Amino acid sequence: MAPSAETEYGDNVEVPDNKSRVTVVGSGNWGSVAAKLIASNTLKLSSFHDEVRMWVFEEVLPSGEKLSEVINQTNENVKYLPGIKLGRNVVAVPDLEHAVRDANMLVFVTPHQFMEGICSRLVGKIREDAEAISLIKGMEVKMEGPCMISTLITDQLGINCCVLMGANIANEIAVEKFSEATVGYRENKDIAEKWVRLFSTPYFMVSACQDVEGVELCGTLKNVVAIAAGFVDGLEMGNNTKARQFKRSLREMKAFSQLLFSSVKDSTFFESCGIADLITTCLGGRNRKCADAFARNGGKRSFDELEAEILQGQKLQGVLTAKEVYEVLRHRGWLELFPLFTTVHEICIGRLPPTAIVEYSHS
Ligand SMILES: NC(=O)C1=CN([C@@H]2O[C@H](COP(=O)(O)OP(=O)(O)OC[C@H]3O[C@@H](n4cnc5c(N)ncnc54)[C@H](O)[C@@H]3O)[C@@H](O)[C@H]2O)C=CC1
Ligand SMILES: O=C(CO)COP(=O)(O)O
Repeated sequence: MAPSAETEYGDNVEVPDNKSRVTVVGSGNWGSVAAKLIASNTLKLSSFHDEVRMWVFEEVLPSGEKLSEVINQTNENVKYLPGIKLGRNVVAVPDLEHAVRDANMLVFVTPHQFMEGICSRLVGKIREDAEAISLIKGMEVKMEGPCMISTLITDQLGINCCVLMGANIANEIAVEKFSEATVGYRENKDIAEKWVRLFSTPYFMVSACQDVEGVELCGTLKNVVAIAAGFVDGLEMGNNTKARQFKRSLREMKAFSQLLFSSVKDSTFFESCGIADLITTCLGGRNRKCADAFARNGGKRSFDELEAEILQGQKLQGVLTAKEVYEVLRHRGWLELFPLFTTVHEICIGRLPPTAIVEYSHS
C-alpha cells in the first residue's frame, strides 16, 4: 500500500493531500461488490488513495468470530459475499465514525430502512467537503411526503449526493460478468464523472445521466414490480403474463416518477437504471425469489419469515417500498391511478390473495 503523507514526510510537516479517500458505508451483498470494484480502481488511479474503508455493521458469526475481523483476515465477506476476494486494500471497519473520518468520497450502500439511523449518527462526523453517492434502492415516507435516500443524505448531512443504479445483480458483477450502470446527478457533471471513473471497469460500464430523481426512482420502484413478477412466477402464470406486467409497470413507474418530479426525463427509463434493471430484477433478483415463494405458499407464510429463511441475513427492499409507495398514493388520492403498485401492497399484507395480481385491471 502507498505510504501515507505522515510516514513519508514525518508528523510535523503539512503536506497537501490532493488525493481522494473513499469509504463505503455498508457491507452487504452489493456493498461488498461495490467495495471490490472501487478498490480495483483506487489502486490504478493516482487521484485516489489506495485504501478503501468499508463500514461493517458488526455481527458475530456462528464460529464466534466477528465479521469485520474475518473480512480483514480472509479478505472475503464470508457472510454476504462468500468466495470472492475483495482486494487487499479493502479494510473492514466496524466503527462508523472511524470508517468515515478523513473520507471525502462516501459511498452509501445499505438496505434503505437503516439509512435514517445511519445518517443521524453521522451528523457532524464527516468532512465538510465530502461528496456522496447512494447505491441504495428505496425511499422514506415522511409527514411532508416521500423523501428519496439521496435527499435524506443531503438534508441530514448537508452534502451533495449522486446516485448509482442499474441492472446490477451483485453476485454476477462479483464474478466479473459484464453489466452497465447509470450515475444520476443534479448539476455538477465533474463530480458525476469522478464517480464514473471510480466505478468503471472493463466489465462494469458506467455512464452519467442528469436526472438524479429519475434514476433513483427507477431503482426504487422496480423492486415493487419484482414482487409482482415473483407472484406471477409462483403461480406459474407464464411469460406472456409476466411481459404484460413489464408493460403495465413501466407505465406506472414513469407516471409515478413524473407526478412526483416533473423534471424526470422519459429517456431515463431507457438507461440501465430503467428497463434493464426492471428486467434483470424480475428475472433473477431476491425480491422476485421471495415473492415466488410467498405465492407458492398461498400467502400463508409471511415475507419476514421467507426473507430470513431464503436470504439468510440479506434484506428485501420491495415489500417495504410497496408499503411506502402505497402510503404516498393513498395520501395523494392516487390509488386508482396505480392498480399494480396498489395490488402488490395489498397482496403483501394479506388483504388480497396472490392471484389478484392479474385481476386488478384489464387495461
Ligand atoms: N444485492 C444486489 O444485488 C443489489 C442491491 N442493491 C441495493 O443495495 C442496497 C444494499 O443492499 P445489499 O448490499 O445487497 O445488502 P444485503 O441485503 O445483502 O445485506 C444486508 C446488510 O444490512 C446490514 N444490516 C443489518 N441490520 C442492520 C442495521 N440495523 N443497521 C445497519 N445495517 C444493518 C447487514 O450487516 C448487511 O450488511 C439495497 O438498497 C439494495 O436494493 C442494488 C443493486 C444490486
Ligand atoms: O437491484 C438489484 C439488481 O439491479 C437487485 O435486486 P434484488 O434486491 O431483488 O436482488
